[in-house]
Parts: sequence; structure tokens; C-alpha cells
Amino acid sequence: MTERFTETLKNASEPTWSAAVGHRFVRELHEGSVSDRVMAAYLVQDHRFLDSFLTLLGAAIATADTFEARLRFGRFAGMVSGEENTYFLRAFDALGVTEEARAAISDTKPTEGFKAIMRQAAETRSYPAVLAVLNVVEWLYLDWAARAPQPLPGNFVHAEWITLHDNPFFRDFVAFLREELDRVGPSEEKTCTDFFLRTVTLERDFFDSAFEIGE
Ligand SMILES: Cc1ncc(CO)c(N)n1
Repeated sequence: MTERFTETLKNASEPTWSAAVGHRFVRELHEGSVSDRVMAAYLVQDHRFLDSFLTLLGAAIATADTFEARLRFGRFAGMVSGEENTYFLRAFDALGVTEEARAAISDTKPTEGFKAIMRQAAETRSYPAVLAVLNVVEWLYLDWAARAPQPLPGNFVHAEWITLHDNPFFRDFVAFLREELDRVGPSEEKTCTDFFLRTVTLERDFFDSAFEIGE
């Protein structure tokens, strides 16, 4: 049997993929020891990531070639706009990060990079390019979240950040994203590889930057 397209992309992204999934941030999150400063620095940036991410989901809805796929993206966008956004607001409250404080913080380089690559993927109007970025940002997160040891940390800010990325709905969505990219990606292999590899690097840099500003 030939290797799945998505597996080939992931292998091509090594060792960066594993550096992201095994990052110090992930290790500390798993044991519940991320400091509040680092967690706040990370979540402030990630809430901005979420905004661009919704734009990309919109592009997926617009470019998908089947009704079934559009429905799945629509349901996922609903979860992100509801449950996930609410998590951020509760976490900011718990960490004492006010709206004013958030507004005064500038985008880090990796946040700018994510905004740019998601906009660029959306502008291609190419479903495979959009899928390449979506695959990294969701599959890489499932990969580290699924490795969390039990029991999860007692602090909901840590525990829910893990369960948001490792639950049956999220697993199904990642399985769907991979099947879609396996199906349509090989016809635009070069574009997909370019977007995939650049996004994996951004994921690693995004974790790094939480420590650069939070420590
Ligand atoms: C940086 C980053 N990558 C992936 C995800 C998962 O959607 C996230 N929330 N943030």
C-alpha cells in the first residue's frame, strides 16, 4: 500500500513537527505547570490566531467541492465561535487579563506569520491549499493533546486546553481533514507541501514565543 499523502507531508516536516509536539510548553501543560504569565502570553496571541483561523474556515466553506464537506466545516466553525471562544474569555478572567491589557499587547512574529499564511491560503481560492494549513493546525494539536497523561491537570485553564483538542468531535474532524487532503492534495502537491511545511514551522515558533514574552 502506498503511503497516505498526509503522512508523506508530516514526515517531510520532521524534525520540526516533533519539536512542536514535544515542546516545553506541551510538557508543562500536560503536567499543569505552565506559569500564569506564560499561559496568558500564549492565550492572548492564540485568541488572535482564532480570528484568522475563522477566516480560513470560511475559505474552506467557500472552496470545498462537496456539500458534505461544507456542512462539516460549518459545524466546526460553530464550535470554535461558541465553546472555544468562551474558553478564552473564562481563561482571561481566571488569569486576570483584562480586555484593555489584551488590546495593549502587540502581535508576535509567529502570530503575524499565522495571520499572513492563513490569509494567503484563503486568497489562493484553492481547496487543497486551505486544507494543507488546516491539517497542520488541527492535526498537530490533536497529536500533542492525545499524548496527555491522565489525570489531567486540576486547573481548568490547562485541562480544557487539552480536552478542546482531544475529544471525539475533534478527532473526527481531524480524520475528515486528512481524508480530504489525501483525496484532493496530490493534484497540487507542490502548493500543499509549501503551505504545510511553513505552517509546521510557525507552530513550533508560536510555542517558543510564549516563553520569550511570558518569562
Ligand atoms: C497556534 C495554534 N495552532 C493550532 C491551534 C488549534 O486550532 C491553535 N488553537 N493555535
